[in-house]
Formats: sequence, C-alpha cells, structure tokens
Amino acid sequence: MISDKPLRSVLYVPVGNSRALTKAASLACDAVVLDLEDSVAPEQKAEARKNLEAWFSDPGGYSGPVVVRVNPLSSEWGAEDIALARRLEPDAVLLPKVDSPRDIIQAADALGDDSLSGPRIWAMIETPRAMMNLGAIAELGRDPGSRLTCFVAGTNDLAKETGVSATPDRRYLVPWLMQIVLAARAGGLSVLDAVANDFRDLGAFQRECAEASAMGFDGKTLIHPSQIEPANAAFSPSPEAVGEAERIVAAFVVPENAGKAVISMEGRMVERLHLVQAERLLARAGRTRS
Ligand SMILES: CC(C)(COP(=O)(O)OP(=O)(O)OC[C@H]1O[C@@H](n2cnc3c(N)ncnc32)[C@H](O)[C@@H]1OP(=O)(O)O)[C@@H](O)C(=O)NCCC(=O)NCCSC(=O)C[C@H](O)C(=O)O
Ligand SMILES: [Mg+2]
Repeated sequence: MISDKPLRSVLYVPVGNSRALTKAASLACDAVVLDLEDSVAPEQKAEARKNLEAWFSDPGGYSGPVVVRVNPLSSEWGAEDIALARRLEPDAVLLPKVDSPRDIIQAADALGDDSLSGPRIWAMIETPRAMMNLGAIAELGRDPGSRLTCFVAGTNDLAKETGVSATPDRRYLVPWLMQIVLAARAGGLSVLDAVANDFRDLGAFQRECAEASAMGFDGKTLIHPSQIEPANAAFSPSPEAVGEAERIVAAFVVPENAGKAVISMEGRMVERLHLVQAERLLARAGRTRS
C-alpha cells in the first residue's frame, strides 16, 4: 500500500512514450510506475528525464499514486535518476536489480537525510542474489527509516539471469514467487506480482491474476491498459468473500458468543484469527469499491 491505498493494478508507463504518458490520466489503474529503466533505450535516457520533469509539472489531470523506476544506482544513469526523483518527490522510487540490503540503504541515503519523509522505496526482486538475500532485504521493512515498503517481482529478469523457462503456467517461477510473498509479509511489506508479457491474451492474464491473488500478492504490475480491469477485478474481494466475512463478524457479536475464542459457524470452526482476517478483508473491500 501507499498509505492505505490499494495496489491491485500498477501500470508501467514508458517515460519515452509521450502518448502513453498522456494516457495515464484516463486510466483506472491504482498506481503508475513511470519507467526510466528497461523501456527507455540508452540513447534516450536524458530525453526521458526531461519528459518526466515535464509530466510532473503537468500530469494532465492524473491524481493517483506515482512511482518512478530509476536505473540501477550502479549504472551510468542511476545517480542522475535518483537525484531527479529526490527533487520531484514521487510517492515511491522503484529500484531495479536490487541485490542486497546495501542497495536499499544507498538509495535511501541518496533520497535525503530525513528518511521518514519523501519517497518510499519499492524494491524489484529480479536477480539471483536478491532471491538469496530475500530475508535480509525484507527485514529492512521493519525500519521505517529504510523507506522500504514494497517488493515487486521481476520474472523477465529472473528468467534471463537463471536460465529458468518462463512457461505460460509459470511452474518453475512459482516457488520463487511464493518466497517473495513470504519474505514481504515477514518484513511488513506490500508485494506485487510480475508483468505478463502477452498482453493480447486476456484469458491467460485473468488466470494469472487469479493465481497471483491466491498466492497472496496485493496486486500485479502491468504493461498495457487492457490489463487494468482484469487486475482490479481479481485483486478485489469477491462478493462471496465479503458475504462470508460479514457473517463471521456478525457471529462474534451475538450475545452467546461474547468472549468466546472459538465458535462453530456453518459447520466449521471459526477462531478469533478468522475474525481478524474477516475484518481486514472488509476494510480492503471498502477501499477497493469503485
Ligand atoms: C507493449 C507495448 C509496446 C504495446 O504498445 P502498442 O502496440 O502501442 O499498444 P496499443 O496500440 O494497443 O496501445 C493502445 C493505447 O494505449 C496506450 N498504451 C499502451 N501501453 C501503455 C502503457 N504502458 N501506459 C499507458 N498507455 C499505454 C498507447 O499509447 C495507445 O494510446 P492511444 O494511441 O492514445 O490510444 C506498450 O504497451 C508498452 O510499451 N508497454 C509498457 C512497456 C514497459 O514499460 N516495459 C517495462 C516494464 S516491464 C519490466 O520491466 C519487467 C520487469 O522488470 C521484469 O524483469 O520482469
Ligand atoms: Mg526487470
């Protein structure tokens, strides 16, 4: 979350593409990632920074959360990108190719001395070293001064760096995706699934979103406007889930259940931890209702 906002659909917008930048204001995504990294060719990096600055001075009516994906700090563009982000103050900076906690600490320092204000940091988990260091990176989420608030899976780079086949059913990637979710929760972080490259096959995309929601992701990163609506639907609580949550809350307030730790409801055991889950789901439903 950026504060308490949902992150069901987070759209990458290539900063080198002015039509796409203009389009952002008309789209129903929960957040945009203005991308200075892989969607911008090396010779267009300087121009893209200018586009980014111009967009910040006139976002064309866009009023949602804004994340800027910078180039890796170790690259020739990283320092200038992060200095620009410090000046523009987006809600968050997305750091690609994070390998270790040191990358986050270095970026947090570059964003300013007062780490409790200014942009938060989202970390892309897309390198073998990040996978091996997941626990230590996630632990930074427990310290608000680290700025770290979100993990974003990057399966294109993970497949490239490991040689794993990115099959349509993601069977070889799913174990790593589950580790990313687990680590994010250990660190109190939000967590977003990777992009689906085949943006014309919306049937496959819906299945991937349903799977990602069941895996515990808060939302999905997207590359095309056609993916927004299916992602919003998949990561919003279903009417059935809302109905069940309401019945659990109601069951705990009836006088005969007052003070009980465990009750029987509709033939199954319901504990107070289920009440906490139900209350969370209802809060999420309230935020995502549109
Ligand atoms: C994939 C695309 C190159 C397809 O572009 P195109 O063929 O132009 O699509 P359409 O003609 O269908 O577009 C229709 C209109 O929608 C606008 N559009 C398209 N994409 C976006 C977008 N991402 N944001 C905003 N608006 C968008 C078009 O401009 C058209 O508008 P109009 O003409 O006014 O009607 C293209 O979709 C694209 O470039 N997508 C983003 C690519 C990107 O950002 N890639 C980097 C992020 S993914 C990544 O890095 C993965 C990760 O790191 C990992 O390792 O896994
Ligand atoms: Mg990547």
